[in-house]
Amino acid sequence: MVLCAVRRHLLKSSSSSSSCGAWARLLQRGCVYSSVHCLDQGEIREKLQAFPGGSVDLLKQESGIAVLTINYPSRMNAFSGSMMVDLEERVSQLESWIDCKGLIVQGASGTFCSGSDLSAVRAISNPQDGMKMCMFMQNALTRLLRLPLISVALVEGRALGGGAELTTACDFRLMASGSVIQFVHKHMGLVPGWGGAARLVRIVGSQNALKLLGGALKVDPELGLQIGLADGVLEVPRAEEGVGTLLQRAENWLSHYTNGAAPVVQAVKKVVLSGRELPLSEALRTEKDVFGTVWGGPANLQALASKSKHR
Ligand SMILES: CCCC(=O)SCCNC(=O)CCNC(=O)[C@H](O)C(C)(C)COP(=O)(O)OP(=O)(O)OC[C@H]1O[C@@H](n2cnc3c(N)ncnc32)[C@H](O)[C@@H]1OP(=O)(O)O
Repeated sequence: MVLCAVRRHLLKSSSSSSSCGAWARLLQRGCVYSSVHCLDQGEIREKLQAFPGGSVDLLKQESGIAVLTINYPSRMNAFSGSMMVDLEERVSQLESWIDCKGLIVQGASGTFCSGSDLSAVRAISNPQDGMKMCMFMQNALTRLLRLPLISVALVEGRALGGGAELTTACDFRLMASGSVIQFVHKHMGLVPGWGGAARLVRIVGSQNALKLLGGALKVDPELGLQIGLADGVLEVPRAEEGVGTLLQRAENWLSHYTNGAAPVVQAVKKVVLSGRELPLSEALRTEKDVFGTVWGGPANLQALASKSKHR
Protein backbone atom coordinates (compact mmCIF):
# COMPACT_ATOMS: atom_id res chain seq x y z
CA MET A 1 0.00 0.00 0.00
CA VAL A 2 2.68 2.44 1.10
CA LEU A 3 4.83 1.46 -1.86
CA CYS A 4 1.97 2.02 -4.27
CA ALA A 5 1.19 5.42 -2.78
CA VAL A 6 4.81 6.48 -3.02
CA ARG A 7 4.97 5.19 -6.58
CA ARG A 8 1.81 7.10 -7.53
CA HIS A 9 3.36 10.24 -6.09
CA LEU A 10 6.64 9.68 -7.92
CA LEU A 11 4.90 8.83 -11.17
CA LYS A 12 2.84 12.00 -10.88
CA SER A 13 5.88 14.14 -10.23
CA SER A 14 7.98 12.27 -12.79
CA SER A 15 5.40 12.55 -15.56
CA SER A 16 4.91 16.25 -14.97
CA SER A 17 8.61 17.03 -14.79
CA SER A 18 9.73 14.60 -17.52
CA SER A 19 7.19 15.93 -20.00
CA CYS A 20 9.12 19.18 -20.13
CA GLY A 21 12.43 18.04 -18.62
CA ALA A 22 15.75 16.69 -19.69
CA TRP A 23 14.48 13.25 -20.64
CA ALA A 24 11.88 14.78 -22.94
CA ARG A 25 14.58 16.83 -24.59
CA LEU A 26 16.69 13.71 -25.11
CA LEU A 27 14.01 11.42 -26.46
CA GLN A 28 10.97 13.28 -27.72
CA ARG A 29 13.14 15.76 -29.56
CA GLY A 30 15.92 13.25 -30.12
CA CYS A 31 17.02 14.92 -33.34
CA VAL A 32 20.16 17.02 -33.42
CA TYR A 33 18.95 19.17 -36.34
CA SER A 34 15.58 20.64 -37.22
CA SER A 35 14.19 23.46 -39.34
CA VAL A 36 16.06 25.83 -36.99
CA HIS A 37 19.23 24.47 -38.62
CA CYS A 38 17.72 24.85 -42.11
CA LEU A 39 17.03 21.12 -42.38
CA ASP A 40 13.91 20.34 -44.35
CA GLN A 41 13.47 16.61 -43.61
CA GLY A 42 10.82 16.28 -46.35
CA GLU A 43 13.04 17.82 -48.99
CA ILE A 44 16.08 15.68 -48.13
CA ARG A 45 13.91 12.54 -47.94
CA GLU A 46 12.69 13.23 -51.46
CA LYS A 47 16.23 13.82 -52.71
CA LEU A 48 17.50 10.61 -51.10
CA GLN A 49 14.64 8.56 -52.55
CA ALA A 50 16.00 9.45 -56.00
CA PHE A 51 18.86 7.00 -55.29
CA PRO A 52 17.07 3.70 -54.74
CA GLY A 53 18.38 0.20 -54.09
CA GLY A 54 18.44 -2.26 -51.24
CA SER A 55 16.43 -1.95 -48.05
CA VAL A 56 16.67 -1.72 -44.29
CA ASP A 57 14.45 -4.41 -42.79
CA LEU A 58 13.01 -4.63 -39.29
CA LEU A 59 11.87 -7.81 -37.58
CA LYS A 60 10.14 -7.24 -34.23
CA GLN A 61 10.04 -10.44 -32.18
CA GLU A 62 7.74 -11.39 -29.30
CA SER A 63 10.79 -11.69 -27.06
CA GLY A 64 11.13 -7.89 -27.21
CA ILE A 65 14.30 -8.24 -29.30
CA ALA A 66 14.23 -6.73 -32.79
CA VAL A 67 16.60 -7.40 -35.67
CA LEU A 68 17.48 -4.59 -38.07
CA THR A 69 19.11 -5.82 -41.30
CA ILE A 70 21.08 -3.63 -43.72
CA ASN A 71 20.24 -5.33 -46.95
CA TYR A 72 22.01 -4.54 -50.23
CA PRO A 73 24.31 -7.55 -50.78
CA SER A 74 25.24 -6.67 -54.36
CA ARG A 75 26.91 -3.49 -52.99
CA MET A 76 28.26 -5.05 -49.79
CA ASN A 77 25.29 -3.48 -47.96
CA ALA A 78 26.28 0.09 -48.82
CA PHE A 79 23.63 2.68 -47.95
CA SER A 80 21.69 3.90 -50.99
CA GLY A 81 19.61 7.07 -50.59
CA SER A 82 16.36 5.13 -50.14
CA MET A 83 18.02 2.97 -47.46
CA MET A 84 18.82 6.11 -45.47
CA VAL A 85 15.11 6.97 -45.56
CA ASP A 86 14.27 3.35 -44.68
CA LEU A 87 16.59 3.54 -41.69
CA GLU A 88 14.83 6.65 -40.38
CA GLU A 89 11.44 4.95 -40.77
CA ARG A 90 12.60 1.82 -38.94
CA VAL A 91 13.89 3.97 -36.08
CA SER A 92 10.45 5.65 -35.88
CA GLN A 93 8.84 2.19 -35.68
CA LEU A 94 11.19 1.21 -32.86
CA GLU A 95 10.48 4.46 -30.99
CA SER A 96 6.80 3.57 -30.85
CA TRP A 97 7.34 -0.08 -29.81
CA ILE A 98 6.19 -0.21 -26.19
CA ASP A 99 7.56 -3.67 -25.35
CA CYS A 100 11.04 -3.23 -26.82
CA LYS A 101 14.03 -4.46 -24.85
CA GLY A 102 16.83 -5.07 -27.33
CA LEU A 103 17.98 -4.60 -30.89
CA ILE A 104 20.52 -6.39 -33.05
CA VAL A 105 21.81 -4.47 -36.08
CA GLN A 106 23.31 -6.75 -38.72
CA GLY A 107 24.17 -6.80 -42.41
CA ALA A 108 22.73 -9.26 -44.90
CA SER A 109 24.71 -12.09 -46.50
CA GLY A 110 27.72 -12.30 -44.23
CA THR A 111 28.98 -8.72 -44.25
CA PHE A 112 27.99 -5.67 -42.21
CA CYS A 113 27.99 -2.49 -44.33
CA SER A 114 30.44 -0.78 -46.69
CA GLY A 115 29.30 2.78 -45.88
CA SER A 116 27.44 5.07 -48.19
CA ASP A 117 26.71 3.96 -51.73
CA LEU A 118 29.48 5.61 -53.71
CA SER A 119 27.25 6.06 -56.78
CA ALA A 120 24.73 8.04 -54.71
CA VAL A 121 27.53 9.98 -52.99
CA ARG A 122 28.97 10.94 -56.37
CA ALA A 123 25.59 12.28 -57.48
CA ILE A 124 25.15 14.46 -54.39
CA SER A 125 28.76 15.49 -53.96
CA ASN A 126 27.98 19.23 -53.87
CA PRO A 127 28.47 20.79 -50.40
CA GLN A 128 24.78 21.68 -49.82
CA ASP A 129 23.48 18.17 -50.48
CA GLY A 130 26.38 16.66 -48.55
CA MET A 131 25.48 18.74 -45.49
CA LYS A 132 21.82 17.76 -45.75
CA MET A 133 22.65 14.04 -46.02
CA CYS A 134 25.01 14.41 -43.09
CA MET A 135 22.35 16.07 -40.90
CA PHE A 136 19.72 13.53 -41.95
CA MET A 137 21.95 10.58 -41.02
CA GLN A 138 23.12 12.21 -37.78
CA ASN A 139 19.48 12.65 -36.78
CA ALA A 140 18.57 9.04 -37.64
CA LEU A 141 21.61 7.54 -35.88
CA THR A 142 21.24 9.76 -32.82
CA ARG A 143 17.64 8.60 -32.49
CA LEU A 144 18.85 5.00 -32.92
CA LEU A 145 21.37 5.38 -30.10
CA ARG A 146 18.78 7.03 -27.85
CA LEU A 147 16.16 4.28 -28.23
CA PRO A 148 15.04 3.01 -24.82
CA LEU A 149 16.42 -0.45 -25.52
CA ILE A 150 19.84 -2.12 -25.45
CA SER A 151 21.33 -2.35 -28.92
CA VAL A 152 24.23 -4.32 -30.35
CA ALA A 153 25.90 -4.15 -33.76
CA LEU A 154 26.68 -7.67 -34.93
CA VAL A 155 29.69 -7.14 -37.19
CA GLU A 156 30.39 -9.94 -39.63
CA GLY A 157 32.69 -9.32 -42.60
CA ARG A 158 33.39 -5.62 -43.07
CA ALA A 159 32.06 -2.45 -41.47
CA LEU A 160 33.60 0.34 -43.54
CA GLY A 161 33.19 4.12 -43.56
CA GLY A 162 29.58 4.91 -42.71
CA GLY A 163 29.23 1.22 -41.79
CA ALA A 164 31.84 1.70 -39.06
CA GLU A 165 29.95 4.83 -37.97
CA LEU A 166 26.73 2.83 -37.75
CA THR A 167 28.34 0.41 -35.28
CA THR A 168 29.02 3.33 -32.93
CA ALA A 169 25.31 4.21 -32.87
CA CYS A 170 24.69 0.95 -30.96
CA ASP A 171 25.29 0.42 -27.25
CA PHE A 172 27.53 -2.59 -27.89
CA ARG A 173 29.55 -4.08 -30.73
CA LEU A 174 30.04 -7.82 -31.21
CA MET A 175 32.68 -8.79 -33.74
CA ALA A 176 32.53 -12.13 -35.52
CA SER A 177 35.82 -13.93 -36.08
CA GLY A 178 37.49 -12.56 -39.21
CA SER A 179 35.51 -9.31 -39.18
CA VAL A 180 36.96 -5.81 -39.59
CA ILE A 181 35.77 -2.36 -38.55
CA GLN A 182 37.58 0.36 -40.47
CA PHE A 183 36.97 4.09 -40.59
CA VAL A 184 38.22 4.39 -44.18
CA HIS A 185 37.11 8.02 -44.49
CA LYS A 186 40.64 9.41 -44.73
CA HIS A 187 41.29 7.23 -47.78
CA MET A 188 38.22 8.89 -49.31
CA GLY A 189 39.47 12.39 -48.42
CA LEU A 190 36.78 12.62 -45.72
CA VAL A 191 36.14 12.49 -42.02
CA PRO A 192 33.10 10.79 -40.48
CA GLY A 193 29.93 12.81 -40.98
CA TRP A 194 27.22 10.56 -39.56
CA GLY A 195 28.26 11.32 -35.97
CA GLY A 196 30.80 8.49 -35.92
CA ALA A 197 33.76 10.57 -34.73
CA ALA A 198 31.91 12.13 -31.78
CA ARG A 199 30.62 8.73 -30.69
CA LEU A 200 33.95 6.96 -31.29
CA VAL A 201 35.76 9.37 -28.95
CA ARG A 202 33.24 8.52 -26.22
CA ILE A 203 33.72 4.78 -26.80
CA VAL A 204 37.51 4.41 -27.16
CA GLY A 205 38.84 7.79 -25.93
CA SER A 206 40.38 10.56 -28.01
CA GLN A 207 43.86 8.97 -28.34
CA ASN A 208 42.52 5.77 -29.83
CA ALA A 209 39.97 7.64 -31.96
CA LEU A 210 42.77 9.77 -33.41
CA LYS A 211 44.72 6.63 -34.29
CA LEU A 212 41.72 4.88 -35.85
CA LEU A 213 40.68 7.90 -37.93
CA GLY A 214 44.15 9.30 -38.69
CA GLY A 215 45.55 5.94 -39.78
CA ALA A 216 42.30 4.47 -41.15
CA LEU A 217 43.36 1.42 -39.10
CA LYS A 218 41.78 -1.95 -39.66
CA VAL A 219 40.28 -3.05 -36.33
CA ASP A 220 40.11 -6.82 -36.06
CA PRO A 221 38.39 -8.54 -33.10
CA GLU A 222 41.60 -8.68 -31.07
CA LEU A 223 42.35 -4.96 -31.44
CA GLY A 224 38.65 -4.21 -31.00
CA LEU A 225 38.63 -5.89 -27.58
CA GLN A 226 41.93 -4.27 -26.62
CA ILE A 227 40.75 -0.70 -27.21
CA GLY A 228 37.15 -1.26 -26.08
CA LEU A 229 35.54 -0.86 -29.50
CA ALA A 230 34.36 -4.49 -29.37
CA ASP A 231 32.42 -5.78 -26.38
CA GLY A 232 32.70 -9.41 -27.38
CA VAL A 233 33.88 -11.77 -30.09
CA LEU A 234 31.73 -14.51 -31.57
CA GLU A 235 33.07 -17.47 -33.51
CA VAL A 236 31.29 -17.82 -36.84
CA PRO A 237 29.61 -21.24 -36.58
CA ARG A 238 30.67 -23.74 -39.23
CA ALA A 239 27.77 -25.11 -41.25
CA GLU A 240 28.37 -28.64 -39.95
CA GLU A 241 28.38 -27.50 -36.30
CA GLY A 242 24.61 -27.18 -36.26
CA VAL A 243 24.58 -25.25 -32.99
CA GLY A 244 22.75 -22.18 -34.14
CA THR A 245 23.48 -19.23 -36.32
CA LEU A 246 25.65 -16.26 -35.55
CA LEU A 247 22.47 -14.24 -35.00
CA GLN A 248 21.29 -16.75 -32.37
CA ARG A 249 24.67 -16.46 -30.65
CA ALA A 250 24.30 -12.68 -30.64
CA GLU A 251 20.78 -13.00 -29.20
CA ASN A 252 22.15 -15.22 -26.41
CA TRP A 253 24.87 -12.67 -25.68
CA LEU A 254 22.38 -9.80 -25.60
CA SER A 255 19.94 -11.70 -23.37
CA HIS A 256 22.34 -11.24 -20.43
CA TYR A 257 21.39 -7.56 -20.54
CA THR A 258 17.79 -7.74 -21.74
CA ASN A 259 16.40 -10.47 -19.49
CA GLY A 260 13.61 -9.19 -17.28
CA ALA A 261 10.64 -6.87 -17.58
CA ALA A 262 10.64 -4.39 -20.48
CA PRO A 263 10.01 -1.30 -18.28
CA VAL A 264 13.06 -2.18 -16.14
CA VAL A 265 15.34 -2.81 -19.15
CA GLN A 266 14.13 0.46 -20.67
CA ALA A 267 14.77 2.26 -17.38
CA VAL A 268 18.33 0.91 -17.27
CA LYS A 269 19.02 2.32 -20.74
CA LYS A 270 17.42 5.67 -19.84
CA VAL A 271 19.52 6.26 -16.71
CA VAL A 272 22.74 5.29 -18.50
CA LEU A 273 21.90 7.46 -21.50
CA SER A 274 21.06 10.48 -19.38
CA GLY A 275 24.23 9.92 -17.33
CA ARG A 276 26.24 9.93 -20.54
CA GLU A 277 24.56 12.82 -22.32
CA LEU A 278 23.35 15.27 -19.67
CA PRO A 279 25.11 17.57 -17.20
CA LEU A 280 25.22 15.94 -13.74
CA SER A 281 22.34 17.87 -12.13
CA GLU A 282 20.02 17.15 -15.04
CA ALA A 283 21.14 13.51 -15.15
CA LEU A 284 20.39 13.15 -11.44
CA ARG A 285 16.92 14.67 -11.85
CA THR A 286 16.26 12.36 -14.81
CA GLU A 287 17.45 9.36 -12.79
CA LYS A 288 14.95 10.33 -10.07
CA ASP A 289 12.16 10.55 -12.66
CA VAL A 290 13.05 7.19 -14.20
CA PHE A 291 13.40 5.60 -10.74
CA GLY A 292 9.84 6.76 -10.11
CA THR A 293 8.59 4.75 -13.04
CA VAL A 294 9.88 1.40 -11.69
CA TRP A 295 9.69 1.91 -7.89
CA GLY A 296 6.71 -0.08 -6.65
CA GLY A 297 6.08 -1.34 -10.17
CA PRO A 298 5.14 -4.96 -10.95
CA ALA A 299 8.75 -6.18 -11.29
CA ASN A 300 9.78 -4.40 -8.09
CA LEU A 301 6.79 -5.78 -6.10
CA GLN A 302 7.38 -9.29 -7.44
CA ALA A 303 11.04 -9.15 -6.45
CA LEU A 304 10.11 -7.93 -2.95
CA ALA A 305 7.51 -10.70 -2.57
CA SER A 306 10.09 -13.35 -3.44
CA LYS A 307 12.41 -12.23 -0.60
CA SER A 308 10.50 -14.14 2.11
CA LYS A 309 13.38 -13.81 4.62
CA HIS A 310 12.98 -10.03 4.66
CA ARG A 311 9.26 -9.81 5.28
C1 LIG B 1 29.90 9.59 -44.35
C2 LIG B 1 29.97 8.26 -45.02
C3 LIG B 1 31.31 8.00 -45.65
C4 LIG B 1 31.39 6.70 -46.42
O1 LIG B 1 30.79 5.74 -46.06
S1 LIG B 1 32.34 6.70 -47.83
C5 LIG B 1 32.25 5.03 -48.40
C6 LIG B 1 33.25 4.20 -47.68
N1 LIG B 1 33.26 2.86 -48.20
C7 LIG B 1 34.17 2.44 -49.10
O2 LIG B 1 35.03 3.18 -49.51
C8 LIG B 1 34.05 1.00 -49.50
C9 LIG B 1 34.24 0.85 -50.99
N2 LIG B 1 34.28 -0.56 -51.32
C10 LIG B 1 35.37 -1.32 -51.21
O3 LIG B 1 36.42 -0.88 -50.79
C11 LIG B 1 35.27 -2.74 -51.64
O4 LIG B 1 34.19 -2.86 -52.55
C12 LIG B 1 35.05 -3.72 -50.47
C13 LIG B 1 33.84 -3.31 -49.61
C14 LIG B 1 36.33 -3.73 -49.63
C15 LIG B 1 34.76 -5.14 -51.01
O5 LIG B 1 35.80 -5.53 -51.86
P1 LIG B 1 35.67 -6.89 -52.70
O6 LIG B 1 35.41 -8.01 -51.76
O7 LIG B 1 36.87 -6.96 -53.56
O8 LIG B 1 34.37 -6.72 -53.56
P2 LIG B 1 34.05 -5.65 -54.69
O9 LIG B 1 34.91 -4.44 -54.54
O10 LIG B 1 34.04 -6.31 -55.99
O11 LIG B 1 32.54 -5.23 -54.23
C16 LIG B 1 31.43 -6.00 -54.55
C17 LIG B 1 30.44 -5.08 -55.21
O12 LIG B 1 30.00 -4.15 -54.21
C18 LIG B 1 30.15 -2.82 -54.70
N3 LIG B 1 30.41 -1.93 -53.56
C19 LIG B 1 31.12 -2.19 -52.45
N4 LIG B 1 31.13 -1.13 -51.65
C20 LIG B 1 30.39 -0.18 -52.24
C21 LIG B 1 30.01 1.15 -51.90
N5 LIG B 1 30.38 1.70 -50.71
N6 LIG B 1 29.25 1.83 -52.75
C22 LIG B 1 28.84 1.28 -53.91
N7 LIG B 1 29.17 0.02 -54.31
C23 LIG B 1 29.93 -0.68 -53.48
C24 LIG B 1 31.33 -2.91 -55.65
O13 LIG B 1 31.33 -1.84 -56.53
C25 LIG B 1 31.04 -4.24 -56.32
O14 LIG B 1 30.02 -4.05 -57.27
P3 LIG B 1 30.16 -4.72 -58.74
O15 LIG B 1 30.16 -6.19 -58.49
O16 LIG B 1 31.44 -4.23 -59.32
O17 LIG B 1 28.93 -4.23 -59.46
